Amino acid sequence: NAIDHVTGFGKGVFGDKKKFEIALGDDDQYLLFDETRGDGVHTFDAQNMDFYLFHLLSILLGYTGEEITSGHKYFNDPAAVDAHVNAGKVYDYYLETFNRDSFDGEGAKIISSVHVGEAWNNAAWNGKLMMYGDGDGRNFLPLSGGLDVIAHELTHAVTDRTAGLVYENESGALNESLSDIMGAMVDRDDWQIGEEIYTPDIEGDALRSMSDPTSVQNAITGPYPDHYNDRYTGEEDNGGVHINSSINNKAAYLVAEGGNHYDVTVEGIGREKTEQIYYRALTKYLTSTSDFSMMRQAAIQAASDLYGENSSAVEAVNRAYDAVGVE
Ligand SMILES: Cc1cccc(C(=O)O)c1OC(=O)C1CC1
Ligand SMILES: [Ca+2]
Ligand SMILES: [Zn+2]
Repeated sequence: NAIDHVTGFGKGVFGDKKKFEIALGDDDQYLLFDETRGDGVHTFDAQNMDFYLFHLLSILLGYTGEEITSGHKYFNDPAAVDAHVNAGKVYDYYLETFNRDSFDGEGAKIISSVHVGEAWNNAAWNGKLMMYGDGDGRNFLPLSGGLDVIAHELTHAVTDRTAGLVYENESGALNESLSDIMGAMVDRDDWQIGEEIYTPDIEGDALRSMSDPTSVQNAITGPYPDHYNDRYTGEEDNGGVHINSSINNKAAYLVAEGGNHYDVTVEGIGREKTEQIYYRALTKYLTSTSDFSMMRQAAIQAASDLYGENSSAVEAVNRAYDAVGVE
């Protein structure tokens, strides 16, 4: 029912003024529908419905939450404004960097639902749409305020449509790591994940760190590992998908930035080549049951395809996986 697109205005989670694409609905109300990207970037309000009920209604009935309308072009829902603007940025990143049109490569509509649950400290891609909690104000601010969070969630959708990495144990840790890698590539000025919306009262911390995983404590097992020998082998967190992801995150960081890690020196090749290597590995070589060793082979093959088998890129990939102890 969106018949045109116009420019909307609003403030994000951090009070920053933003302009974005909206559409005129059929009852002279404006909608948070961006009709300029693929088949649309549409943002809805779950109105604090219980997150599990919302998830079920979304999966079973295609429920998205309620349309967010405004009688004028100003929208005063910061979490919705950021979900909308950041989803557009991630759409643009995938199109401009990899020539991928939305998460399915064919312009699939990107649906975001904000205000899911009560003070829900989570964000998720549920197979159909992106769900964002408002956070409890202490552990998290509204999660759509983090650009790397949106890129992380939308990359879960890309992974589901490509490698399909099973969300447990090593394949699950790779699923998580690819989402963190693309999150850090879109939110390009740091190698931290979730830093903008995590623990507002604590400066400088993050949900996860790719540059130094051990600098952040995780709730389950303590420090995140930065070497394969320190991987988590328990049952929690689907076999540590948010824990062991840090091993591959460190490798990707070393490929891009270089460094010396456990006495292995890596010459970095920069973010531009690194994002191309991991995208190609994800979309051409990884499969649903790929493990860390197969991740190393996929990255070597991708780097070789793109930059030559004797390139500094292939050398950097080999050294980075040596450094984190992945054969
Ligand atoms: C906050 C949160 C909790 C549980 C799962 C995820 C998940 O999407 O895996 C999650 O979101 C993130 O990790 C994004 C990157 C900050
Ligand atoms: Ca970040
Ligand atoms: Zn994730």
